[in-house]
Amino acid sequence: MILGHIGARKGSKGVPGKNFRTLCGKPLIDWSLDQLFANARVGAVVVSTDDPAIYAHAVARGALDIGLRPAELATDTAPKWGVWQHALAASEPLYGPVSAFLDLDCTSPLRIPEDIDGALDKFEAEHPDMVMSVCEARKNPYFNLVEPDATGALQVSKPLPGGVWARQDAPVVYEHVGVVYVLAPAYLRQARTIYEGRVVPFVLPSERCHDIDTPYDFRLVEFLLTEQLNAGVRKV
Ligand SMILES: CC(=O)N[C@H]1[C@H]([C@H](O)[C@H](O)CO)O[C@](O)(C(=O)O)C[C@@H]1O
Repeated sequence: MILGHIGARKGSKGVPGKNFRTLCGKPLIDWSLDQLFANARVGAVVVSTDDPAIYAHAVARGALDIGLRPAELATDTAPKWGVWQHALAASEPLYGPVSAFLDLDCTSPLRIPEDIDGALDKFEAEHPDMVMSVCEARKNPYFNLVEPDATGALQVSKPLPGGVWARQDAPVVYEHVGVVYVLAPAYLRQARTIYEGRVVPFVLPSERCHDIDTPYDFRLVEFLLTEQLNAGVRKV
């Protein structure tokens, strides 16, 4: 059984009330929740939250009743790994053994259903420990990401011998994006951090890879989502 998971913390410093804020006519979380409920491969859905309103909303829609997220996992600095581990451990007694743990980040509402199926297909075909959505990085640390050295002078972040003088010559670097993750339950139970095992990239077009972390991101995603809806790329 594939368990679909969404993590939705109450407090967001960047965009207050973010996960429940209306985006193009429905709460941000519903863009992801609707995709989990609409996917026939997903056997059960669970929402991990410390927000009673989000929790009541999710359970009323059919999400598993695992209780509110423990306070120690609801801080600004709690890694997502522990949240995922808790959600898996709390769900299995209610629903039975899980064959894949599918996470959608509600801050990435530009994903389309094909992105979820593509990540699941890759997981089922290659049996990695984890599939992680990425897009080609918009800036590259071998070429046009720079940082100040001890004297305050700018240097390329990851210099190569001889330098890299054209974007096309720089090694490929990806951005980690929260569009979709698929994890092997055994790996999630036993590892302590994300990258201990074999984590493989699922490469998506950057136009669907914008996480909402700031009010500016919210406006940008609203614009891009409206474009998707108008172009018929998605129905809901
Ligand atoms: C699996 C994981 O590590 N998720 C982390 C994500 C991703 O790094 C980001 O969405 C990728 O773009 O970032 C946060 O939401 C953040 O911005 O504070 C914290 C969260 O724990």
